[in-house]
Amino acid sequence: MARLRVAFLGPLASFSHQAAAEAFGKISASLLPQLSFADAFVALQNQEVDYAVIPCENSTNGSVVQTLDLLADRNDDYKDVKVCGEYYLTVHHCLLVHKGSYPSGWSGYDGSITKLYTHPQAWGQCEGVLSKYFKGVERQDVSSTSKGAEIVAKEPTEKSAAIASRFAAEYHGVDVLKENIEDRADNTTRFLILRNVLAARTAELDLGQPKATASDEQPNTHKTLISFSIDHASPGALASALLIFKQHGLNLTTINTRPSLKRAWQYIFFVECGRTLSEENMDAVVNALQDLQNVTESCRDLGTWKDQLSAQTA
Ligand SMILES: O=C(O)C(=O)C[C@]1(C(=O)O)C=C[C@@H](O)C=C1
Repeated sequence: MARLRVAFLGPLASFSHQAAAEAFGKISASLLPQLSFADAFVALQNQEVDYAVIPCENSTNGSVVQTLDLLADRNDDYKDVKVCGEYYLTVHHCLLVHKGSYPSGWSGYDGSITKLYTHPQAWGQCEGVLSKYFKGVERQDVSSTSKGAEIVAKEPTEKSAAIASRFAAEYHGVDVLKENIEDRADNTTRFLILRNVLAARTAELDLGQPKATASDEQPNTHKTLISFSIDHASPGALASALLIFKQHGLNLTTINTRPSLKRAWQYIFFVECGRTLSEENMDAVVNALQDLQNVTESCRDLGTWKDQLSAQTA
């Protein structure tokens, strides 16, 4: 079989690269950097890649709304893309500066940095250091943390810094001025592993797809992501939709919303639910979706995959 192709947000040395390398570490896969999350979705829908590894949530800063907007798929651009796995990456951020620009390091730092670069998700993970030492300093969003490090590497005269990983510092040849600048030591980003459901070869790889466990095996906990929209004018429409999850033994774990972009103040709901797989509940998701069709305007199964947190504690 030809090598599997895995898309991630580039350039090389982004956190997404790290997550893709670790998640597919045991498999011989080609890791392919993309300019944006949208480019990764397009490549996956067009079957130019087999998988995409995309951040969806951070333990400090919450949901990655760009990813939710792509999963919302308002124009049916990514109708064959589904979640088939997840990967948790501990994220340690560093403050990176042009090589040699601060020879005495953080202890001799004189407050002269005038511009900071990073991915929008990273600001909210480092607010403590930013508000203490970089109050009023211009912040520029860039396409990834690694892109920020690349810019700083190319700007010899600017007093700029990037927030990115140590791995990015080594890759782009910049200095680490201060490390572990994240607010919480347990700062973790959850990545979704996406596949194109029409690509037969991705169905063969076991990333934790649902199957009944033999009686001597540890029971598997699986997560499912479902999106739906409702008639907001109908009292109880949301309550009726959520009740269906309970009726099918699907334990709600998170609910996210994004604007429907059809009418103001109307939403697409993303519900994640879990179940411990058994022969009896193998069809729970199919049945729940059937019932959801009666109480929602639209609903979509965005995939089922093995819960990696419960797999660690089992
Ligand atoms: O910018 C990167 O390096 C990414 O891979 C993106 C991303 C994200 O969007 O959450 C990944 C992990 C960190 O939370 C910060 C940024």
